[in-house]
Amino acid sequence: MTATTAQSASGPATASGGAPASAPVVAFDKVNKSYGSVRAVADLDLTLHEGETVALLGPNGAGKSSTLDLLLGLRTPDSGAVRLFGTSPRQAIEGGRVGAMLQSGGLMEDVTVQELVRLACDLHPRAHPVRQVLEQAGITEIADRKVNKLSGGQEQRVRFALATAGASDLIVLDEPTTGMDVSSRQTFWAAMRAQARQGRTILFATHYLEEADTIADRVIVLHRGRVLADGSSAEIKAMAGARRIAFELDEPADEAALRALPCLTGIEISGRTVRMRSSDADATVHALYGLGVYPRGIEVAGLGLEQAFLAITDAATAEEAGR
Ligand SMILES: Nc1ncnc2c1ncn2[C@@H]1O[C@H](COP(=O)(O)OP(=O)(O)OP(=O)(O)O)[C@@H](O)[C@H]1O
Repeated sequence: MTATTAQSASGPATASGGAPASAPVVAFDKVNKSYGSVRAVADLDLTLHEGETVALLGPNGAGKSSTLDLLLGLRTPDSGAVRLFGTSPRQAIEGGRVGAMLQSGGLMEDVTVQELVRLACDLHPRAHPVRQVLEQAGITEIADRKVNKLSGGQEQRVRFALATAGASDLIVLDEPTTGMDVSSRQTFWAAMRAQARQGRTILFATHYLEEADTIADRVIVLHRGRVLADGSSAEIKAMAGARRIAFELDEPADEAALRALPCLTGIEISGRTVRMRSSDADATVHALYGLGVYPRGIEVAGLGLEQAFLAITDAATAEEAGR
């Protein structure tokens, strides 16, 4: 990464504003961004490679949108450098290498869907035919409708069409499925998968953890502008280093004894039903039997991505509070 960053600092290496083929798709090098006293992005290092589908997760205010804005050159870092394909975000965008779908960003209102998509195609150096863009985004049927008459979910599809108007190498999506119903979401992700199969790099911020789990081959968890975890969904679950234990007791639980079990990182007792989170399920279950109780239907399982996400971000919050 250091080599390509140094190389690209001297400017575009090809006529199209490109850079050496070896440059990472995205490279954040110690990037900082604050708004007044709020540090939105803190010493962020991030490298994305060609063909990856990456989910950006994080609680509200973690810095996801700020990171995407910096990536797209919509905001300037206070310090550090952002490079796309070894060039500046602006060069990459002007070269048609990036398609983006942002959270808000008003759409032109007094035009039809088709007119708006045609405009995006006209502006893209490597545009697809308008009909194909409409079709891929599932908006052929509403092509003649005025943009200001669309529902929230339809607007999102139009934004998706604008992001995929041409053969961009990187597609950036900020919470793309917000406002979409279940079937629109499925259609949307099917279209996104088709883009990924064509070798495009996809980066999307989301609050829907099941989307990250099923769509992304890499998950990055942000917290207070820093990367807390970075790996495959399975690796993130393992990183949380915890297992779920659930069982029923014959008699109402002795809460104090259960809460004192070793390696517990969380416990929920509801009558005779007990659910726990443990950093060492073997040790916890062994000690549980030592209490002389008879747990029925005992289940030990790994955490889902959502629970792993909560475990990781809760632990970071607790650590910060304890400092
Ligand atoms: N224009 C701004 N002015 C002041 N503070 C801002 C601005 N934009 C973002 N922030 C603050 O920066 C931090 C990061 O915000 P950001 O929108 O990047 O987070 P996010 O992870 O996208 O959040 P969400 O999931 O809620 O969309 C938050 O504390 C937010 O309040």
